[in-house]
Amino acid sequence: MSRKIAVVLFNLGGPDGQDSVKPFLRNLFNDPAIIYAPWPVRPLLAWLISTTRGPKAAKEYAKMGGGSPIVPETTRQAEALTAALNKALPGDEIRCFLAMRYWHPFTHEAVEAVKAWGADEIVLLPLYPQFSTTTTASSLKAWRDAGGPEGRTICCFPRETDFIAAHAGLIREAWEKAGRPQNVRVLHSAHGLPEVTIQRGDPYQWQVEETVKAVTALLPELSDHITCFQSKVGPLEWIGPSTEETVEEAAKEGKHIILSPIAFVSEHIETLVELDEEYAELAHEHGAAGYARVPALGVTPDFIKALAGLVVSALNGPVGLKPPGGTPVCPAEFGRCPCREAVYKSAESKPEAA
Ligand SMILES: C=CC1=C(C)c2cc3[nH]c(cc4nc(cc5[nH]c(cc1n2)c(C)c5CCC(=O)O)C(CCC(=O)O)=C4C)c(C)c3C=C
Ligand SMILES: [Fe+2]
Ligand SMILES: [Fe+2]
Repeated sequence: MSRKIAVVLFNLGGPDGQDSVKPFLRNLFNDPAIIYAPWPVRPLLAWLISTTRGPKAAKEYAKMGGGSPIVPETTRQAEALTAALNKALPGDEIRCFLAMRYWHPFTHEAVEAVKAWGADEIVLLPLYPQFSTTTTASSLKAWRDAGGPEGRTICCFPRETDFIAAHAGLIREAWEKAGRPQNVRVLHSAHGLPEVTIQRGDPYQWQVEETVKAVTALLPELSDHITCFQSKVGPLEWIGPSTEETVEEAAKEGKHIILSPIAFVSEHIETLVELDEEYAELAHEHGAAGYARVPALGVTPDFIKALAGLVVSALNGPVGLKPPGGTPVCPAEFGRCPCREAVYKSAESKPEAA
């Protein structure tokens, strides 16, 4: 019998014009997953930060036509994924819905749309390959808080085979396009996080390293590599090394830099402004032999294949949170990752270490 399958794609969202930069930032900094301060300190801080940061951020969004390309990019991914799922699941009716965390289409709008459509099956697919409490968990909480029905939920996919092949393929293409230089260092740049978030058991940094290990294993000619973290915000200590210092160091060594955004699945302000403008300039200033930025995954066929595979495998598994392959991804010290929790729940026993 034909099923109506809703696939909900979660992402951060971004301002759709100059007027929405400040309210977007206010929503972001008012998220308790981002700023741990209690009410009413957090909303006050969110107002203060969005007011002071707004004008500079608006100028950067103006360079991209006024707003963020994240929704158009995610829409293209949704179309490509729908086409792939139509092939993989003939006879079923597939529809992808966008659920953005801090701007339209908001997660609560997606909940209404999915309910109105009357889906038989729901797959929740956060477009964050590496789980973080600040992204994946925050999005899934927004879904639940808005009355979103429980679905088959994909926790994270930091080592998924086609996802890894997509990254490796794009890095190799960038290297070939640059004329296959020899003196290369690959910089895998991920969005950073405050140290305190990791200390509380967030597995994001560990999962980013797992992705880098798997990608590097497919690129033996490009073994000189490093993982670094970008986009620091605020006065707290963030995990490092920073992408900025890593670019500078590689440039001073006269390296040909290949910079790959390893935790972003689409282009947006952090790739188009920070990586393409600020760090490209830094690399040239400090004498890099070259600087090539690897495109974000977008609709790269291997990436869409990865997403389709995750959806199909989630549909074959139990309702609830599902780590890829049904086995936990993270070691026990990362207690904030629900992939462990999900498996133990389904086994109806919890080992002491979890
Ligand atoms: C892996 C993905 C991301 C993590 C982890 C993450 C954590 C995180 N982000 C901020 C603050 C900002 N992020 C901003 C933009 C932004 N962040 C991500 C992804 C992750 N963030 C994306 C995809 C985007 C782009 C959105 C778009 O416009 O399309 C911004 C806004 C831009 C700016 O003013 O710099 C802020 C602010 C924190 C504090 C944080 C973890 C605590
Ligand atoms: Fe961010
Ligand atoms: Fe996990």
